[in-house]
Amino acid sequence: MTSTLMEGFLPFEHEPYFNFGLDAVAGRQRDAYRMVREKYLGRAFPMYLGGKAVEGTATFEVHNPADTREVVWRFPKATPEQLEEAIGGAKAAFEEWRFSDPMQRATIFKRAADLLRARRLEFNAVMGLENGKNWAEADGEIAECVDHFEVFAREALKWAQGKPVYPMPDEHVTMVYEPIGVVAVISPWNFPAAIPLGMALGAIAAGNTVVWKPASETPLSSLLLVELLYEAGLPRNVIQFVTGTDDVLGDPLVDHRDIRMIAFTGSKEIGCRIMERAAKVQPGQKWLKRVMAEMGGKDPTVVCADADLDDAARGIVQAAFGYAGQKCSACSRVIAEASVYDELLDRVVTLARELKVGSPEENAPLGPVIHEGSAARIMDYVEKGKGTARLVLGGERAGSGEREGGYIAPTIFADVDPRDPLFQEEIFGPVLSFTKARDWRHAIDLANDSEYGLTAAFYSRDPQKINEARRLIHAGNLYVNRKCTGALSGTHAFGGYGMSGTNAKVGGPDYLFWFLQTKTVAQKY
Ligand SMILES: NC(=O)c1ccc[n+]([C@@H]2O[C@H](COP(=O)([O-])OP(=O)(O)OC[C@H]3O[C@@H](n4cnc5c(N)ncnc54)[C@H](O)[C@@H]3O)[C@@H](O)[C@H]2O)c1
Ligand SMILES: N[C@@H](CCC=O)C(=O)O
Repeated sequence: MTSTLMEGFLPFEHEPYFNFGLDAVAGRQRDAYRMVREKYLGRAFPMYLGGKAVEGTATFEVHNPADTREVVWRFPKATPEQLEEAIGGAKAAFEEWRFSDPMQRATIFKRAADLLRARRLEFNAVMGLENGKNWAEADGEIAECVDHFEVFAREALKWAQGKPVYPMPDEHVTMVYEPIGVVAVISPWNFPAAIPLGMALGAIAAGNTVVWKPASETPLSSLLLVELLYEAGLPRNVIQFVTGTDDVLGDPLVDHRDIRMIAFTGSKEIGCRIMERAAKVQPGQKWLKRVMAEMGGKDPTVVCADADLDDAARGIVQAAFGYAGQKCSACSRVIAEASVYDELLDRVVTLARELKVGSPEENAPLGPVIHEGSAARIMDYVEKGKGTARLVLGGERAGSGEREGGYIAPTIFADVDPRDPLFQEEIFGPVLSFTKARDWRHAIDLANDSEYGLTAAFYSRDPQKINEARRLIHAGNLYVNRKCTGALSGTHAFGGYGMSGTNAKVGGPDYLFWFLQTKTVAQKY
């Protein structure tokens, strides 16, 4: 039955991006910004508890990174009692949702995909105003959300079929997958739509319920998706949406005995903390908590002497400076063979120098980092780097007219020692390091000289070298002759090795297994 229904879907196709090079499309994006400013600016938004919109007595402000003096909207600060209500609501809703028809789940996701298609430019503008993505970066993420809806619709049906086992002559044996309970979804600000959506859809597609806690820098990108799911027919209790401060929604949410699983994406520091705290069995807790923790990266691009250097330079610049380097997948280390090192460095510097710094709302190629705290942390790396490596570009704050924001010039250091923090630590900003390798094998060793293992790119035309790279590079996502950012849901299952996390592989064919438990039923004939 289910497989027939699945066959009823049209073949999956990735959502195409908007072409903002066309005046008409660019005009529509500008209109969407105007509309979002008129419709949302200055508003106080609610949380959703027990299916009801709840205003907070205390609220916090969300600032526009392009000019941090501008408060774009406000959200409630949940109280401990409201967190309790959210978890209780999700627990109660699980008793019904766990038995919901997978086809119902798939249908809701398909409807949500259509609703989102019609509002993509609006969602792009909301994201631009709260996390500083330019048009193309925001569009890439919202298109990924449409893909997630389509992919998870299919995954819900696929996993509902169970799996065949080897038969017995005198028993009927089945193996089926069942949901596990209440999943806490905790997400970062840099992908405020696609990342929490991926985790939440994984949970819901499997029949679980969700307490969704967005990053406080970017709650509206998340809230609009929750409301879209409600509009598509999701019973409102299935997602509880809570906003507020980490003292109320961090440890207390993770520690709560009624939470069955924590699906987290964010920093290594918080991911490790969650892993440790979730290991403790709380009084009255009847399971071992499951933790998905997808964390940071220090992603290398290896360039061999035989590579197409123009192609490599373009890929490096896009992956290092797209969204000001604030992606877990961003290229932050280039490791090039000595014979092409200087030439590649020249080409990368030339391209990076052309990047105009400015406002994401006006679609500048290089926007601000998320806030002043982040800018100060990044500049600390840069100042220290000036004493340990050769600065070849940038190395300073950049102006953007009258605006006040975390604008930083694209920065490149050459001759970075592998023991340098520039080479080892996640900086999460527009800062790129170049390191020279003796030969391509040495370059692979250097690429692997990291506690992280999220993405990597490898440029060569030689099939033997490519083969070795495929075998040896320690990364969850290895890209050959292309940039190391831009995984597509359904195709590039995403998640890293080592301290990049639990390798959950969102958007991949095994992802739903994270949210399920397996039941074998053997019935004697
Ligand atoms: N591997 C991936 O797929 C991936 C994707 C995007 C971002 N990231 C990583 O995320 C980081 C940037 O995001 P960030 O600054 O928002 O990360 P962060 O770890 O500071 O925060 C992430 C989330 O955790 C919450 N949080 C804070 N303290 C908590 C606690 N004690 N318990 C539970 N939750 C708590 C925050 O409020 C936020 O919602 C980078 O390291 C980046 O590499 C990883
Ligand atoms: N999935 C995104 C990265 C998300 C992390 O920040 C990419 O593939 O570039």
